[in-house]
Amino acid sequence: MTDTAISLRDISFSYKRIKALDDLSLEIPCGISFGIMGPNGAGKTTLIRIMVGLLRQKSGYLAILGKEFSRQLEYQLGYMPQIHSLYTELTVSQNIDFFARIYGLRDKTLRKARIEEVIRLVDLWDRRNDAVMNLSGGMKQRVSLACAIVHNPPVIFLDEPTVGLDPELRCRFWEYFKSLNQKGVTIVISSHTLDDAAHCDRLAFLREGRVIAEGTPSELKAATGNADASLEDAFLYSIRTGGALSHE
Ligand SMILES: Nc1ncnc2c1ncn2[C@@H]1O[C@H](COP(=O)(O)OP(=O)(O)OP(=O)(O)O)[C@@H](O)[C@H]1O
Repeated sequence: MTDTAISLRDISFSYKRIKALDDLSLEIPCGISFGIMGPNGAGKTTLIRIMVGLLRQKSGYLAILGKEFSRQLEYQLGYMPQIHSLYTELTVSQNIDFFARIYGLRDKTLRKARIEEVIRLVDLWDRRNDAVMNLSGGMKQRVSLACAIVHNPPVIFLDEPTVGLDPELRCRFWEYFKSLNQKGVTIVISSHTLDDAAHCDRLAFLREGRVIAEGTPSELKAATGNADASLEDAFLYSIRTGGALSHE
């Protein structure tokens, strides 16, 4: 058993001439919410797609739960992409059932019970038989989350999961993420909202494919030397100083 959920060492990735990740290294401990923060184009989605095995790094080393990437490992990962990958003509239940089968929940009774559980969790029980195309944007986000967690994965990747959610729903998502952390589940979340950052146990600030600072929200704020600093100040400070806190 390892205390490190994810190790990334010197990861680089380019899309033809665009260098999206540049010798990026990170250690993500188990059982926490880890935020990957950064402006548009910083490399957040690329990094998540590498961690879930959808892209292969050009160089560097990646291990999840102490193992290098394999098909077997995929069943232990949950992934909520930035752009929904739902079948809009299928119902809420049918979509979640589809993902449950892909993730290997073969026992029909157990699968049915788990699908019911996650539908209730995302508060869509009354809409379970509606086609996804007839749901609001926030409801689709909730279905997408349910699909990512239906197989009870120990590591979950969420790419901008709170975009477009109203404040109450955003709060509910975070309550749920925290309850998963308490059960030992590791959550890696990408975002550019500082509201999400404040909920994370640790953060990495990314810029131009590099980690420019990494630490707890308090450490990152304290690094500015200003007792009243916000996370926004901390991010701007790390940009100016080139990331004094990263890999200390
Ligand atoms: N399929 C692609 N083909 C070519 N370039 C790409 C592709 N996907 C991303 N990029 C480029 O790679 C860089 C990193 O993009 P990425 O989507 O990882 O950033 P991001 O931090 O997730 O951005 P955002 O916050 O806007 O979602 C950007 O310069 C982007 O234009």
